[in-house]
Formats: sequence, C-alpha cells, structure tokens
Amino acid sequence: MARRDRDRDKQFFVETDPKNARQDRDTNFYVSADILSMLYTVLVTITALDNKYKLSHKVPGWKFALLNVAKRCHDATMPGEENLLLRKLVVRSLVWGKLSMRNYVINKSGIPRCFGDIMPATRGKRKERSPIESEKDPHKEEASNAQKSSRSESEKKAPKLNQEESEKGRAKRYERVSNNTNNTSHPRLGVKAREKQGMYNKNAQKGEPDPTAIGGSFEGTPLDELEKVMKKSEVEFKKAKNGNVLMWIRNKDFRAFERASQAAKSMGTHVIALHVISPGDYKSHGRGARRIDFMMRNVKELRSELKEKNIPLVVRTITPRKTVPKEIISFCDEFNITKIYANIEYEVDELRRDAVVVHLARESGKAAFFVHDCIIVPPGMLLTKEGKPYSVYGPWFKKWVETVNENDNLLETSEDPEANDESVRKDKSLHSLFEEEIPSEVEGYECADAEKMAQLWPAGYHSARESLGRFLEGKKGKEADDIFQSSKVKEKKAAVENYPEGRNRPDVDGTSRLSPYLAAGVISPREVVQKARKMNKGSISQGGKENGFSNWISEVAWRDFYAHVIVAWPRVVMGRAYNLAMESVCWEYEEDQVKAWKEGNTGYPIVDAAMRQMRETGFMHNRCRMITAMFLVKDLMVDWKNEVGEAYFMQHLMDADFASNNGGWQWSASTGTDPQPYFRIFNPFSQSEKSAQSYSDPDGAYIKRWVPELKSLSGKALHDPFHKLDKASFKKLGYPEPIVDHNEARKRALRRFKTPGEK
Ligand SMILES: Cc1cc2nc3c(=O)[nH]c(=O)nc-3n(C[C@H](O)[C@H](O)[C@H](O)COP(=O)(O)OP(=O)(O)OC[C@H]3O[C@@H](n4cnc5c(N)ncnc54)[C@H](O)[C@@H]3O)c2cc1C
Repeated sequence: MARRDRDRDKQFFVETDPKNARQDRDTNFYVSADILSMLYTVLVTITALDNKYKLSHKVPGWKFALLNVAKRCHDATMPGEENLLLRKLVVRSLVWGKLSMRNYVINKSGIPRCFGDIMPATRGKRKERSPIESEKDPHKEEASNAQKSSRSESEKKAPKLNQEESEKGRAKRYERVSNNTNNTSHPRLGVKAREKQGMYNKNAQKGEPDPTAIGGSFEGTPLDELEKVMKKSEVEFKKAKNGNVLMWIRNKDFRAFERASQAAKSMGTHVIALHVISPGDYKSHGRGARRIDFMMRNVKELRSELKEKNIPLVVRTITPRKTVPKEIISFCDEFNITKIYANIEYEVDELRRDAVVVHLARESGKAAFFVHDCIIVPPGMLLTKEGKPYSVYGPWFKKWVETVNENDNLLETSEDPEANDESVRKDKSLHSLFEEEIPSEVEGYECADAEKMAQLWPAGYHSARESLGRFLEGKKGKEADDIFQSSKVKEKKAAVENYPEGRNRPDVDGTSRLSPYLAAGVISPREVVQKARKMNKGSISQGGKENGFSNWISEVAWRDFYAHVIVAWPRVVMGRAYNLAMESVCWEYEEDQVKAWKEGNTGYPIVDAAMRQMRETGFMHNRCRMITAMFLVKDLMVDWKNEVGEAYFMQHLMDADFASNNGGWQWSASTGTDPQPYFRIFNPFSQSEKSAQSYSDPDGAYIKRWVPELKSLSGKALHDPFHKLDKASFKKLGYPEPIVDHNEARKRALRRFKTPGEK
C-alpha cells in the first residue's frame, strides 16, 4: 500500500520473510507507545516461555490471545519509526519460529486473521472434489479409514515432547503415525490434514524443528536424526556377528552395494539383494503406474545381471507400510543376515523409516548402514557463512563447484559388486531365492501403455548409457528419436554442443533425456558428470562463460539442490510452500479448466502441445514444464500443491521424482527457495514464439507435432490462432478457444500474489 493511502486504509501486514517486510515499509500500522511496550513484553515473555516449555505445541490458544492484543493495537496510532520497530519485533519472533504463526494480517476491517490457523488453505470457488480425488481408487477406502483412525488416535495420544525420549518410543511412534497409507507428502490431502496425519508432525520427535520455521537448517531434520542413530550404532556395526549381508535395493546407484559386497567378502559370507514393493509408500508419494512399471522393469534387468554374479535378487511386497522395518528384520532373521546396507532416500517418511530400521537391527544383534548415494554432494555439506543451508541456487552452485573440485571422491563411481561364491547356489536356505518369480506389475499400479513406454524408455543401465552416449558423443542409439524431434533440422554434432540453445527448444532432441534413469537410480549422477567433465577437459564450470558441457553439468546439479532443499526444509515434502506467505494466495478451482489443462485443450497451443506430449510419452521438455506449470498456477490460479499440478506430473512423468518435481513447481509458482519472482508471468502465446533466451518453437514444429488440429497453420497464427485468425477460419480448425484471457488472468495473478489473502 502506498504511503499516501495511509490515512484512508489502515492496514498492517507482517511478512514472514524479513526481506519482504523491509520492502513493505509503506504498509502501516498505528500503535501507541504504551501498547507497543506491552506487546513487546508479551512477545518476549511468550517467546521465552515457549522456548523453555514448548508452549506453542501444547497451548495453541495463546496465539489467539496475541492476535487480540494486536487487534487492539490497531486503533491506536504512533509515528512510523516505532511502528517499524514493532514490525521488526514481530517479524523477528516469527522468524525464530517461536510463535508458530506463519503470518498474520489485520485487514481493513481490523479483524485479525492468522493464516493457516483461521483461513482455509484453499479458498475460492470449488464446485466439487477434484477428479483425481473422486476417481475410483483401490486404496481410497483404506486411506480414508486410516485417516479417521489416525486423526482420532493422534488426538488421543498426542506424543509429548520429552527430552529423554527413547529410540524405542520413536520406533513405536513411527508405527503409529505411519499406520496411515495416506501420509505426509500425499498431495491429495489438504495442508492441515497432511500436517495432522503426517509423520512430519511437530509433536512427533524431540528436537524436531517446527515445520513452519522459516530459517531452514540441517540440524534436527529427519536426515540428522538418521545420521545420529547410525553414529550411535557404529560400535555394533563393527561388532556384528558374521552372517550374510543384505543389500536393500532402492534402485539408486550402487555405492551401498559396493560396501555390502566388501562386507560379505570380509566375513566370507554372501550378499542377498532385496527390493521392497511398498504400495503404501507409492500412494503417499503419488507415484504413477508408468514410474512403477519402469521400476519393475529395471529390477528385472538388474536381477539377470546379478544372477550372473551368483547374487540372488528377491522382491517382497510389504503392506501396510508401517511394517516395512519389522519385515526387513524378519527377512534378515530368515536368511541369517547380520548386516544391512542401503542408499539414503531423502524424503521425510523414508528417513524416518530407515532410522527405525537402524534401531530394530541394533535390538536384534544386527547392524544397518545407509549411504549417501543418489546425489553428488550430500546435504549438509554446503553451508553459507552463517552455517545455514543455501536457499538460492546461484551461490549454492558456486559452492557446489568449489566443493566438487576440492573433493575428488565426490565424483568417484562405485565398483560393481563382486560375485558371490558358487557355494551360495547350494546353500540350503539361499538356493531357492534364485528361482523366485519377480512380479511384473504391482496391483493397483497396472500401466495401461506399458508396451509403448517400454519402447520409449527401455530399462536398464545399458539403455541409460546409450542415452548418455547419444547426448555427449552423438552416438546413435535404438531409441525412438523422432518422437522427441519435431523440427526437421537435425543436428549432426552431439546434442551437448548445442545444449545452451537445445535446452530451450522443445522442438529439437537437444537434451539428454536421462532424467528417468537418474530419477530411478539406473545410472549414477557421478558417472554422467564425470564423463561430461572429462570431455570438457577436466572442467566443471567455465566461470560464467559456459559451454554445452558446463551448462549441462549445472543442470544436473539442480537435482542435488532440490534434494538439499527437501532435507533442510522438510515442510515442502508435506505439501507446504517454501515461502509460507504465499500459502495464503486465494486460489480458484474450475473443474472444466483443470480438465482442459490436463488434456491439452486450453486453446494455448504451446501448453496443449506440452500436456499432450506428457500424456503420450511420459516426458515433457523442461521449458514446457515451466510454461504449463505457470499457466496452471498464474493463469488458472489453481493451487498446484492441491491434487492437480504437482500430483498430475507425478502421475504421468517417467522421471517423476519428488524433490525435482516439487522444486520445479515451487519455482514456477513463485513459492520456492529460488523462485521465479511473482510478477514475472510467462505469456503462453509468446513463449512458444520467442522466449527470453531464444526461440522455443520458432517454426511451430513442436506444436504441429502434438496439436495436429493446427497443422495447416504457420507464422503467428500457429502460436495464437484464436487472436490471429478470423472467426470462421478459427472455427474450421476444431481447436478450442482460450479458456482464459491471459491479460485478465495476469492482472488477477499479480494482484493476488502481491497481497496474499486478497481476492
Ligand atoms: C514443474 C516442473 C516439474 C519437474 N519435475 C521433474 C521431475 O519429476 N523429475 C525430474 O527429474 N525433473 C523434473 N523437472 C526438471 C526438468 O524439467 C527435468 O529434469 C528435465 O526436463 C529432464 O530432461 P533431460 O533429462 O533431457 O534434462 P537435461 O537438460 O539433459 O538435464 C540433465 C539432467 O539434469 C537434471 N535436471 C535438469 N534440469 C533440472 C531441474 N530444473 N531440476 C532438477 N533436475 C534437473 C535431470 O536429472 C536431467 O536428466 C521438473 C521441472 C519443472 C519446471
């Protein structure tokens, strides 16, 4: 609000982000000196009490008392300077996270509203439940029952914060909260419901940071907890009796496998590989059938490779998900396994689960060890001067480059596991494992277009290597290039050389298309970066003058960045925005518009081409992901966290990966760590014609490939047929009119994003 309006509309707006608060100097709040000092005392006292006794967790009602004080302050007046002082105090308290409030506004009528506590997460029209929610879902009933029971259970037995809490208690708690298949990160649930049911609950574990805390830290996160329990188990790990070794395969690189294999060799025993199918986890992460099918195909490939090394790979389906840790231990008992190895998965539930496995293993005289593996630089290794995690990619990447250059081991790839001794085939209990059947599909996740997906995305390490070779060296592979190359102009050189342009051109096959393999852990990010570095004469970054190789490496690094983000700010795994202030943006939900977006019938050719490509192939070019995501969020004003955006991509993308997908959506929605500023809104018409850096689809070849209704058009009409053609010619196309007016939608988005909470 401008300063000149001060007297007309008294409005006080507290930003959770101090940077924004400073920008907001012009918003005003009148308060008398007495009340200011009283409020100050209240804040300081409450903060101190809260700090000491964690009051905010026990007596949430005090927040409302504070709001009432603030409301009374509203009518009083005082000069701007003191006003700023008050704001600083409130902001500081909020930043410390001690007040557990995301932000609050006293609106024009003087009524305080505490976002998240008073306001619903999604506002605006909602005709009915979203189609995804109302779709027949095999797990639905189970989930909703679990939801009810978990809620009443958590209400009855809300765990108290106890400094002395034992690991045993933690294990029990894990079971209780995970007794709900529809857990934490499932985007279909409302924010509050997820928080209530989520294992990432502020009452769940001692020392766990408040999920709404602003600052971000690696300390006290679920990863920190896992590392601590592993540290405690180090002695047991060394002392573990001789026995077989379990390699719990999560399909993510093979560092852990290398160690498992070495451990078995040193004990003169055998390695057994296990893959767990956990439908409860798939559901909680909104995994789609394509991705599950791809995973099973990769497991099969791996199984045949391991068989040649006398290593049996078996698959067990474990449900409900809460029983995974126990079942792993029972499996170990059955096959005389004393050591368990696996790679770390960075989502909250998975970290919690693994901490419980470490604990249960210890209790039963075994040892479990989890290894950083699926990204290059482990979370927690890159910190700012203040010892905080980075929230902006630029400086983070600079540090990433420095760290990788200084630590050669970070790019070291693992050795293949050594073969088991032949005797394993005659072992009474182990020989039958080689004969066990592996299921080809998972119930409830049958892939309707499995055959086509298998052609486009062949499974296995060798297929991944082929894609890498095609991209870096221009080697021809078996893959169906034409479906990804709509433009007739075919490059003779390797795509990497043209990458700075190719990464913006959905009409050319100019990127590696390695994402499904990296996401599934079929190929290691270390291997791909190492190879690119070698071809770039040993250099990772050109210090600002990037060529194709260094540019590409910097893109691969985004995977690491987003994994670091979900570890340091676990709330993003719970369907929360990183920038909490943006959670109060008023959303819309028009069923027909959402349907049109999903099906590629929005009347915006580039959006439709991209959405149709994803439905057809399981892949979408990065630029198009940004355009379509931003269209949903800014043009249709749909809450991407709720059921539609993020979840829909997870369902359809072959490379669906929680961290990267969430990061991409947060970026596009201007709610993320390193967000697109809210006022920069892509124009979907001009984006295809010309983007900021280059032409995305200059000849419209991509549009023609995926939107055949527009095949006969050229020039500007192809990118914006509704406005560039006369009515009769447009009608003949059989193509829909734009479902929203971009200019109007843009104004609405600017207004709502500028002042979250305003209609
Ligand atoms: C809304 C949205 C959702 C996304 N969802 C996913 C997802 O579920 N899984 C996924 O792997 N990527 C996701 N991305 C990132 C990016 O779009 C894809 O990684 C990329 O398009 C994959 O194509 P490629 O393998 O040819 O990439 P290349 O350009 O060849 O890049 C090489 C590798 O770097 C990584 N990478 C590149 N860009 C990014 C990025 N922006 N963020 C994270 N990693 C990146 C990928 O692993 C990729 O395979 C998303 C981006 C957005 C905007």
